[in-house]
Amino acid sequence: MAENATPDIVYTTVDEAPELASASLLPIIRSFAAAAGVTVGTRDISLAGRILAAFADTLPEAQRPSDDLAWLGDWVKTPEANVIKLPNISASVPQMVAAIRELQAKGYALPDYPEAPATDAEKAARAKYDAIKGSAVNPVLREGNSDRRAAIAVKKYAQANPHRMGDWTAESKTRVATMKGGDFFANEASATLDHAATAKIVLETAKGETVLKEAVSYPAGTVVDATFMSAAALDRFLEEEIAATKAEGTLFSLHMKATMMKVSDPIIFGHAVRTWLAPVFEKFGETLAGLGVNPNSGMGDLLDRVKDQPEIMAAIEAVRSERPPMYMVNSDRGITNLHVPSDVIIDASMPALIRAGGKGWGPDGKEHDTACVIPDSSYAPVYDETIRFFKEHGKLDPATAGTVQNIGLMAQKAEEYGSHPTTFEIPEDGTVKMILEDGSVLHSHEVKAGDIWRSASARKAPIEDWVNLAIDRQKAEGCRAIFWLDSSRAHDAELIAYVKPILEAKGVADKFEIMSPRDATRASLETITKGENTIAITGNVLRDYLTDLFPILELATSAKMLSIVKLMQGGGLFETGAGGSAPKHVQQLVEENHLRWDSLGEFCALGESFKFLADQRNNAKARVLGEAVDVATQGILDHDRSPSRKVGEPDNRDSHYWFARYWAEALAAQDSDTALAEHFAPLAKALAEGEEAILSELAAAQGKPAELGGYYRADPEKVTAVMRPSATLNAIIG
Ligand SMILES: NC(=O)C1=CN([C@@H]2O[C@H](COP(=O)(O)OP(=O)(O)OC[C@H]3O[C@@H](n4cnc5c(N)ncnc54)[C@H](OP(=O)(O)O)[C@@H]3O)[C@@H](O)[C@H]2O)C=CC1
Ligand SMILES: O=C(O)CCC(=O)C(=O)O
Ligand SMILES: [Mg+2]
Repeated sequence: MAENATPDIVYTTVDEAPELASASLLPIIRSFAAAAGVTVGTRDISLAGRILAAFADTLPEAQRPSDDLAWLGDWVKTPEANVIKLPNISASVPQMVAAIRELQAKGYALPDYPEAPATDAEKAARAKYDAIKGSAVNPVLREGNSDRRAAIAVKKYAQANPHRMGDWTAESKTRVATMKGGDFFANEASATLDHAATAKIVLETAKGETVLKEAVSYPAGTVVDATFMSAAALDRFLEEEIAATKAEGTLFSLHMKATMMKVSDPIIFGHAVRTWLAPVFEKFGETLAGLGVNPNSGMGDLLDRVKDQPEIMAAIEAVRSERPPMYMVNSDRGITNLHVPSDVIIDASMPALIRAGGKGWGPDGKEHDTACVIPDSSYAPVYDETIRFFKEHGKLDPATAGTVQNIGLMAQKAEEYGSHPTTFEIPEDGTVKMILEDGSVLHSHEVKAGDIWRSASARKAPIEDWVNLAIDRQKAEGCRAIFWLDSSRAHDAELIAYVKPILEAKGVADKFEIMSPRDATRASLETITKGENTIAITGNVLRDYLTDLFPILELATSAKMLSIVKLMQGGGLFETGAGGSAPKHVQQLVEENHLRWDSLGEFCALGESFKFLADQRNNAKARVLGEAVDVATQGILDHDRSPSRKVGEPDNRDSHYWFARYWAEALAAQDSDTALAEHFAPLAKALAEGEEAILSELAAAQGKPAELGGYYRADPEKVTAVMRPSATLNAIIG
């Protein structure tokens, strides 16, 4: 919940593993920062916090939270903003339902999630929940473009301590399957507006005109796209790929992003569930509908609703014996690829599979070659080319590989990730038109019922800022720099028309290449295989995909990335890592009180945030803190103090002890601020002297189940007890 005064730095309250880590790390950060007069506040962007904020008006005073996301959304548009943003849940419907149930059980009178809203009250509740669904935080906070890279120390550490990677062979049957037509890529139209405009989106059918969206406003210079995915082409493709997978004897897997593409991709996911279970839907369609089955929510929800219907369960079993084996999210728990839409997130799932040498987990708990079905072909070539490259050359060697950094166009809901309010599942055959206020038709598509039509846009100021950021980064790095833009794709052609003149005007056109995603993938892999570095300058979706793909290949995880968002109004947003909230880590903590979450991303973000504060407010003490954080982070790497994956070995809490110690030692050792040095000298000494006691108290906590008092809204006292089990350390930190 929001504190009143605006702090110097906001550290976000989130969900799952990173939030558990915060219970241990944040007290250390606050205590150290306070010594330098720097305040670190919190704002709650957790799923539970956002749900409560949305229904604040209906909750009694004592339960009423502030709307912290709205507050942050305003703050990031000011030059004062300085936010350390940890990953939060981008909720699928099943996660949302679980969070609502937990909050209801905790005494919050929230309405149920209305699956099929009928009354006005249900429709209003559904609209509020839908606004929270999916990736609802990042687009609000990201008022700037993205700069993600491995800090030099992190990259050097990865080269000196290369992670294990599965072998790739030319014989691997793993492949990417993507649509050859009828998809978003094939149907895309794009135009740059030479004046500010307002567009109405309508569907014209035999019966007349339906307004899908009344008025969308665009400033001059906006690149406006429109496209659609043909439902018939999608279903045909899915059927063919299920059959092809069966013939090849590989695992069937679907990869998309239902969280960020929260309107279009759950529908695509639903098509896959329906196609997979086609015989069941044909025979029991009405019963399933009566039971409230919505394929978009996944097989897990479906199975839950039909578990007492033996006939349907038998039909599902019969289908399973006919189908190829499915790629599993968790084979121990029987969670398949099609269980929950949010479980398979392409940015994490494809790199993990590629890192494993093209292997996915099958229902038998063993690794197998896998058919990777990525319906839309806009970005599938990146994974296809990566797989082809490794089949030809063998796996990447992280000991010698260079690095791929990313500069991503992201600000102001750029591109597909901002398209949700203008995405529609078409109710009837007809023509979708985007009509400007002067009556001219900007884009027009013939569509059929069930097609998924969407419009995305990218504004001029963010595009120019992105190109300039790329110029700055290339100058700083002096390495190869490639704009991943396909001149044959409608949207990319409009962006190229922005990029080229800026590069020429600045006299740096010779420093940059422009290549299609497929060619850029190959060029980048060739570059890093030679031990050299390159910058991938991409749109928003590829920003997301590549900042997991390359870090996972180079460093084993994207959690260690530096992720800076230079806010366009002058503030700073420091994201921690490039990964998510690692639900599996919470499971492990609850079962055996071991948290394998690595806070290196938090350490990197913290150092940047303090140094930014120093520049922004001319605060010399903040600089001393920030530089000492960097020394501590280096210490964590040099001495191998990152968490282990195994119970009984040092975990997240141990790494925080070491971080505090190295940080205190660095502050005590520096000579630019003697008051700080004097303050931290006894603290460093106490931490060193307490080492044995602290480590044994931390070790003693592990090995038995941990009680958190909740999942989406854990009990803060219980979490503190679990995450701060060392009385000795707690006494020193205060
Ligand atoms: N910026 C944001 O807010 C983001 C949020 N998300 C959200 O996070 C949730 C989970 O997403 P998911 O796709 O499972 O991806 P995650 O990145 O959470 O997890 C994938 C795997 O990556 C590894 N991992 C990630 N972070 C760390 C870390 N700090 N330390 C050690 N290992 C790490 C873990 O591997 P292992 O299990 O092998 O230890 C983990 O299981 C979803 O709700 C998603 O929407 C996702 C991406 C970004
Ligand atoms: O907002 C989200 O759901 C995920 C964000 C993400 O994966 C990223 O930015 O890398
Ligand atoms: Mg991502």
